[in-house]
Amino acid sequence: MVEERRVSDSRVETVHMVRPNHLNAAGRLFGGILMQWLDEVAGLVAKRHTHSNVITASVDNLRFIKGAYQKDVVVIIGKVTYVGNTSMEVRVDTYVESVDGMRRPINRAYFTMVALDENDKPRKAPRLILETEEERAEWEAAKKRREMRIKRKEEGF
Ligand SMILES: CCCCCCCCCCCCCCCC(=O)SCCNC(=O)CCNC(=O)[C@H](O)C(C)(C)COP(=O)(O)OP(=O)(O)OC[C@H]1O[C@@H](n2cnc3c(N)ncnc32)[C@H](O)[C@@H]1OP(=O)(O)O
Repeated sequence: MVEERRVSDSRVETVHMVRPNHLNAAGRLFGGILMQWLDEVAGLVAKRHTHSNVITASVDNLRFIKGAYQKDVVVIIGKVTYVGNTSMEVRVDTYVESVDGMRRPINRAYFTMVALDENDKPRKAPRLILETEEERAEWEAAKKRREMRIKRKEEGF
């Protein structure tokens, strides 16, 4: 039987409070800390989708839209947008949530995660069931990003 899962089956949402040890010298959330949080979310999404170990192959379109500051509540949401053979694309969106519940986007990133077998070799990832128009649109956009990645890899970037 072909293994397949929905986008909603692996969706991950995490929350962090920005503390003094997360700040850079300019008093903003340090980009490296945020990237660690994003990688953990992307890893967990991919693990939930594949039910296997996973590895980060690449990160692209990592866009810092706005900064975050001490005491900000940072919400990170990750979901699978595309599945290839052994790899999958995970989109990770980051927001700062205010006391009234409004979420302001501060970052978006696309991770390519690879499913691994027990020998740490790439293994086939379960297919993705697309249920909404938004998921189908994401899939089409992700296909274009994948083509660009393959071209970049071939050209040695
Ligand atoms: C929430 C609370 C937190 C709590 C906590 C939770 C924990 C939640 C779990 C965390 C889980 C850990 C998640 C982080 C895990 C790391 O941080 S991993 C550390 C950093 N990453 C690495 O060390 C990876 C090193 N690279 C490699 O091992 C190899 O290059 C790879 C990625 C396995 C690929 O090997 P390869 O020989 O190129 O294999 P190949 O068959 O050619 O490619 C396999 C697939 O990768 C794709 N690919 C290969 N290279 C690239 C590239 N540069 N760009 C894009 N795609 C690529 C190929 O297109 C192919 O895709 P498919 O066509 O099969 O779909």
